[in-house]
Amino acid sequence: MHRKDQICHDDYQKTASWLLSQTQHRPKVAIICGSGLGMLADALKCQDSFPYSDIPGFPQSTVQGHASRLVFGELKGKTCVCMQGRFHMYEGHSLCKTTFPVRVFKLLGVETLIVTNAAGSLADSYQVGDIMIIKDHINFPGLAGLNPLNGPNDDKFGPRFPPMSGVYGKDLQKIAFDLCKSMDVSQFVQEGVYCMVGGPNFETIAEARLLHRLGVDAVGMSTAPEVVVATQCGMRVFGLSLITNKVVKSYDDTESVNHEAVLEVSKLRSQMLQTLVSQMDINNNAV
Ligand SMILES: O=P(O)(O)O[C@H]1O[C@H](CO)[C@@H](O)[C@H]1O
Ligand SMILES: Nc1nc2[nH]cnc2c(=O)[nH]1
Repeated sequence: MHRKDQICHDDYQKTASWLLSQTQHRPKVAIICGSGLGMLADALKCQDSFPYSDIPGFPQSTVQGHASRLVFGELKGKTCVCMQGRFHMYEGHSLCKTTFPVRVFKLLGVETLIVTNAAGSLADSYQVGDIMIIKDHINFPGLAGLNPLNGPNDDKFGPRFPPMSGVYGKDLQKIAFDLCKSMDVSQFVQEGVYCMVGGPNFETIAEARLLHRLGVDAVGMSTAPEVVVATQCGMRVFGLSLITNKVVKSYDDTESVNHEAVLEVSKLRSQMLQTLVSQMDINNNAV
């Protein structure tokens, strides 16, 4: 029996079949664009694009900086599908809804998921504008029982108890590092742990200090549920956080963050992120 907000295999399949009937593209790579990072999709050649409102079963994005379009196209010889706009738990979507596209991508034949996000830094050495290659995540809502895999398990998508160690593929991280070196941008590139919190408010100073002590390098309000669902169904995952602000950790600090500032930094750095993602040789399996 399914709960009201449960989504069954047929629902994912209906959306996937509709998309396959509308485009000739057969993507192997999916890219999820974070806040203000939608221009990553602009690099795709031979585009077919669909507003989320036209796609049967697709949720709608309600956040400024998320355009609500699914774009198919070619990137460096790879067929990709790119979400210009993701869904967040704080928008009121169930976690099954926020991650709905990931399972649809699986049914389209996608093997690799690239997630991007805007995030605040806790690590003292990070600067605004840095790019963090995600080496692991802490899924706070997940640890508290808010997990997209809750409910009856659909074995067609993967096991009931999927392991989450080694989620972010080392091979893809190495490819990204090497590419950053060759692009001469290594000085802006970090490697660290992303933490998802529920939001939508930004952190209090006490919360920021807690996250810092826990070893979190960057914090945001997305990504982990998408990565959990992708990992369960066997996709390779690569993640990038754009550091849009430093999280305030001192009571003496008078600065405070806002979404407009996050979007402003995303705009400034999205070109570098686009070059990085579009040049990545996903098919290169060298570790
Ligand atoms: O994670 P993405 O979608 O990049 O967005 C980040 O930016 C927004 C806050 O400015 C939050 O939604 C946070 O999660
Ligand atoms: N939670 C959280 N999400 C963000 N997204 C962008 N910056 C931040 C931040 O400082 N905190």
